[in-house]
Amino acid sequence: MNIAGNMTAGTEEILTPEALEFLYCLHDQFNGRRKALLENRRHRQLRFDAGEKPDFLDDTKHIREGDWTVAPIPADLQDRRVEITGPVDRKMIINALNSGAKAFMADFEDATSPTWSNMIEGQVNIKDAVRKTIEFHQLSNGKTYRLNEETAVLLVRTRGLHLDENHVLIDKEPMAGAFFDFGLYLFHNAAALLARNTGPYFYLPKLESHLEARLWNDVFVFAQQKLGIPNGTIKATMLIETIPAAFEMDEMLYELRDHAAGLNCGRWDYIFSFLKRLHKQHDVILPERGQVTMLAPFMRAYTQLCIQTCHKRNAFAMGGMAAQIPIRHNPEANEEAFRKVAEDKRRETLDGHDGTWVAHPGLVPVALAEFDKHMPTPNQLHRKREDVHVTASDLLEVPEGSITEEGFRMNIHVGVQYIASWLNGNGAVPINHLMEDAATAEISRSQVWQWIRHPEAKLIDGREITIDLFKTVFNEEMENLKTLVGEKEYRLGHYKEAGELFAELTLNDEFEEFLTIPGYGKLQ
Ligand SMILES: CC(=O)SCCNC(=O)CCNC(=O)[C@H](O)C(C)(C)COP(=O)(O)OP(=O)(O)OC[C@H]1O[C@@H](n2cnc3c(N)ncnc32)[C@H](O)[C@@H]1OP(=O)(O)O
Ligand SMILES: O=CC(=O)O
Ligand SMILES: [Mg+2]
Repeated sequence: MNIAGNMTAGTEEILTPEALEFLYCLHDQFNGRRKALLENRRHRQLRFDAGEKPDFLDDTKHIREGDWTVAPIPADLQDRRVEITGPVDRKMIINALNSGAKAFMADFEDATSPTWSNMIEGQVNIKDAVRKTIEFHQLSNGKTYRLNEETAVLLVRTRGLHLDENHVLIDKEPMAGAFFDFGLYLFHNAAALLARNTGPYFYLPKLESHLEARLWNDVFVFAQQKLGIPNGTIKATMLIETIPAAFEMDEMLYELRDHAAGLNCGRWDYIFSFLKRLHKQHDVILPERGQVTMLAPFMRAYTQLCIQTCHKRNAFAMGGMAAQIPIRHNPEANEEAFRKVAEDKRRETLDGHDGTWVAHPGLVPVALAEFDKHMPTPNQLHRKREDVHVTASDLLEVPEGSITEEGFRMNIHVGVQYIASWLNGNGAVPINHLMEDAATAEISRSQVWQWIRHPEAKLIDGREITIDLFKTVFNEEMENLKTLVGEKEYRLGHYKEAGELFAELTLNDEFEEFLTIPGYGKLQ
């Protein structure tokens, strides 16, 4: 085992010989299966490229129709009405745990750029958070941050199965980022969590099939056995944020039934996955990003099916993230942003979701108000939503809408800006008063890729969206960014590299699976 990352602060505390041995075992047992499952994704993509549409599986019909439920879910996860999410930054962890939300998802994924120091410091930070010793002193305002007496329940989201951790090589092969994040959090904290009457709770991102859920279940069983903790102690909430997963929700819960705490509607990656998996299909052109809302029929179909599926199995159906964040110094715009968040949360609670996500502490009261008003019980498992009837074609219904030049420009502008921030080690940023993270940036770059290739995609004024138009607008937007941030920040802030990556992703005829894969090569 070779640690190629430098000995950043906290490395010795986290990468102890015992922890490394545990990581080694996880890799040894499961990396081959992980790689085979990633290969399955590639094969399935070839079928989608040939025109196949996702559909419910024939050979798992008995599971969808069977009468089973997930194992009981622990007391401290029964009421998850508002969960705050955020990167594994020290101050933000403290602020999130103190925010008044019921739970906090510490995110090694969409909201975090996977630099080695972010990954190691993140582990140190959550370890201190579990033990309630976490503190942060901010020099700029002289403020010391500490945890309140009462804090949110901690959940950890690992990286997706597709990302390697290049700083840990085992037999010259990088280990999976997902197993690195999972293994270290579990190894260092399982006992401390159980001693505090909580448990090792995870969010699992970007899963595409029940076989991937089965892999995680086997990882959990193995890890619990190795650490001597009872089977079923780990609880995981799987994100339904890929289009193939929407067709396997029952099966995924079934595979993980001893460890499942629910499903979450990860709307941003879901839209990205819809674009990605069906990128060759000419009848699947989405309107510009701002028009693909939760009210689009295909998004309604997916969230309602998720609620129905979860409640049938006694698992929680979590809502997703509204992109609006507080807008300081502009009360009117702030009020409008809060109104949109409240509306989103009201729809979720009325539909039957058991809780939701917010991106900012300022939004906790907004979401709480809606859930408190419309959900007097800790959750809505009793609402079985037997009235919901969702078919495969409902899940695949392409929404109506248009593409404006502004929307086209915005995708380029926001995409490049986000990638620059990510290359600087910051995975969640406010742009134009909206939260941007890896999932939203993926939508931006995918839309541009698709529009310049499909003659069916036209600007609302009738112009074709050609490669030449992209090149012109791209150059203009790079100049606009230079003006916006200034020459120095443009140079030091990785804007040029971000632009190069965006253009590379767009102009490459092969649709890149994730922007973070080539991006990771540039992070070192
Ligand atoms: C698609 C998905 O996967 S969604 C889930 C993943 N995405 C996320 O988790 C995004 C989380 N949100 C964030 O990272 C941030 O809120 C951003 C980047 C969107 C906005 O950040 P900023 O503009 O810096 O926020 P702002 O300046 O208003 O912050 C005010 C205070 O709130 C804190 N804060 C903001 N967001 C969070 C958060 N999510 N968790 C904890 N604290 C937060 C800041 O640390 C700051 O604290 P301070 O006053 O003590 O200094
Ligand atoms: O992870 C959440 C999403 O919306 O993507
Ligand atoms: Mg996501």
